[in-house]
Amino acid sequence: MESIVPGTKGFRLLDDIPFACTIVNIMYENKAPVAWTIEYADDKNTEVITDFDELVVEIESKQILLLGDVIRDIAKYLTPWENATTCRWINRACRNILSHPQHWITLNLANPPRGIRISRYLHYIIHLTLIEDASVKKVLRSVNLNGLQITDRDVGLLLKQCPNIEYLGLAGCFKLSYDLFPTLKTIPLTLHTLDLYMTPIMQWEITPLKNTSGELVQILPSCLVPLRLPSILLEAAIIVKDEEAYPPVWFLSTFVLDEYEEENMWSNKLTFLWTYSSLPVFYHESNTYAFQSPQVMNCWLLASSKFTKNILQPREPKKLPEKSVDAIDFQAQKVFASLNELKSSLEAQVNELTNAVEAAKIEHQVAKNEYEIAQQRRTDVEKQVNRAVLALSLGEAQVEPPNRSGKILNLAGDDKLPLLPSPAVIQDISRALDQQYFAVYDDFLGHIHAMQLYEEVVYFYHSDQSPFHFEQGALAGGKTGRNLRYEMPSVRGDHVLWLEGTEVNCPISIAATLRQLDRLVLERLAAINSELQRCSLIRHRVMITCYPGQGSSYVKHCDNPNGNGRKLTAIFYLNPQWEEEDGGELQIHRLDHSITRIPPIFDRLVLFFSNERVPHQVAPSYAKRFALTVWYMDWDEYMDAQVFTDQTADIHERTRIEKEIDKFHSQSEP
Ligand SMILES: O=C(O)CCC(=O)C(=O)O
Ligand SMILES: [Fe+2]
Repeated sequence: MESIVPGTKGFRLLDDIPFACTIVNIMYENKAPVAWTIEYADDKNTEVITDFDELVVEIESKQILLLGDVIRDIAKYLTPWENATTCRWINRACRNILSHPQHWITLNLANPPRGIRISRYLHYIIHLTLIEDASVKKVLRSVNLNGLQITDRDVGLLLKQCPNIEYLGLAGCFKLSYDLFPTLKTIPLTLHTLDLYMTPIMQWEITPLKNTSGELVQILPSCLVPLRLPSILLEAAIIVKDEEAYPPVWFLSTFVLDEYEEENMWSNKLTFLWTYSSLPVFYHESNTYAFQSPQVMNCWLLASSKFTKNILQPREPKKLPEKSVDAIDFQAQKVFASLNELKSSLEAQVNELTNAVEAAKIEHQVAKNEYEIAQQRRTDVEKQVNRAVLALSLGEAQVEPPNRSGKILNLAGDDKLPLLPSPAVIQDISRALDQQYFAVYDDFLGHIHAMQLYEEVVYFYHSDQSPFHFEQGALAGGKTGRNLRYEMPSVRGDHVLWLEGTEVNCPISIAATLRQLDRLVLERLAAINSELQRCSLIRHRVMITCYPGQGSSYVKHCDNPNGNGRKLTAIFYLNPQWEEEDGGELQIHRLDHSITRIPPIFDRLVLFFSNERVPHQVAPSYAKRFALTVWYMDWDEYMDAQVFTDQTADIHERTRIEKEIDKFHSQSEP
């Protein structure tokens, strides 16, 4: 205040209106000024002022400071130390502004008295008029509000009103919340650094906060410092400023002090720490933070002065190394790349396996086809083998069908045989077969031949000396004739004798009759009948039957219900004294449901197709009824029936036959 001497120009603020004045006199008491006499410029009135703070002085450079107001208003909120230092800073800063207008002001404010609304306090300071039209808010670049009961709203307000703040220190401002960061994002910031040492912001993102220049705001976090500590726990957060790293590498060092430890021991530790950190350190005690000891206080002062020195120096806006972000990206990219690689390799594996599956499918199909072809070939070969075996057993010289149907053989002895029917009659027979599936031809052998045969047959039947013996006619036998056979006289009442015709003791009349039948059927009929023409016919051995009378019969049936190979049935009757009351007629069931009754009269030949087109039965016979039955087989069908009746088919057939037996039983029971 030495510069304030009589003659100094000044202003007096009355209701915030400055009135220009000049100091005309100063009264001293013990060398301290106690009263000023001033003269107003406009009305030349004089006034004695005893309150130094009311004085507005004009300093050499003609800039005006309201120092008294500043000191008075701020000082009451300051700690003694802050009072001392802060006022000095302001003072110094203001002077700097005067001489170097590009310089900026730092405010370091802390620990206002209780009950003071912080917003009013801030408001006052930042609107403090320093020079004509330059307010604090325009030159305020760095603010320390350490320890103030400041809220997010206050911070927001401050930053909004002071658009040039580059450094904001909020160490120990416990009312701040995690809302601070969303708030900051809504404000245009010039901030370079937000200092949050020891400020318990519980949640915040490391999401970069950018200022209006697009630079990342460096946040010096302390939110991770646990604050709820036992009373003797002392904490320090150490930031090691690594210019290369972002976010700043920082370390938290927590050490618990033994309650009985010498006080200066831990203060030594702190001093040690602070040389690296320049941090304020607070001692936790029932939720208030204060300096604990002179040593700590000294440390604080030391740290503060370092700190202050740092922040008072204008700094180049820090370019945050993007390298670290790159590093994170790089990591992420590495992970992505490895995942992509994995994906590709898995895809490749899937493709490989898919191809393998496809290839296997094709191979499977090829193998299946080959298997089927092989099976077919096996079946064909089997067929050949079986045919050969069968042909052998039948006395056939070859496996192929005996292609002799329709071929006139003119065998030795044929000339001794009876005359065959005329071609016209044979035509009639063929036509009858075509139209009604059966034909009747009488006087087939002629009386003499037929009688010879009859006598032989009767002899066989009655004589004990006969080399051949009749047996009960059997039923079924299935497609092959080898399956389940059974005898049931109520169903089939005849006695039968099977002969090849070539047996040593076989009478000539039988062989002759067979030859005569073959000449008719195989050589003549098969030559002109279109249905027979299509087959390779062979004759089966002969079946001589005798229905013994007493109502013996054969129920309605078909000779070839199942493709057993029988094509044409030929029955030659040998009953010379047949009377109507003897019954025993062959009854053919026609498709129109009518029944043709054919008495079994002597020398009568009946021909009919053996399959389901001609169901027939033998009516009860009351006299002995002899007949000779021959089946002409369709070679192919017969072979197939013999060769290709497999086991399963046999079992089915057997079941069917068993059912048939049951049915016959129920039919024949009275
Ligand atoms: O002798 C008959 O008239 C017919 C016999 C018969 O149908 C047969 O044995 O299958
Ligand atoms: Fe029959």
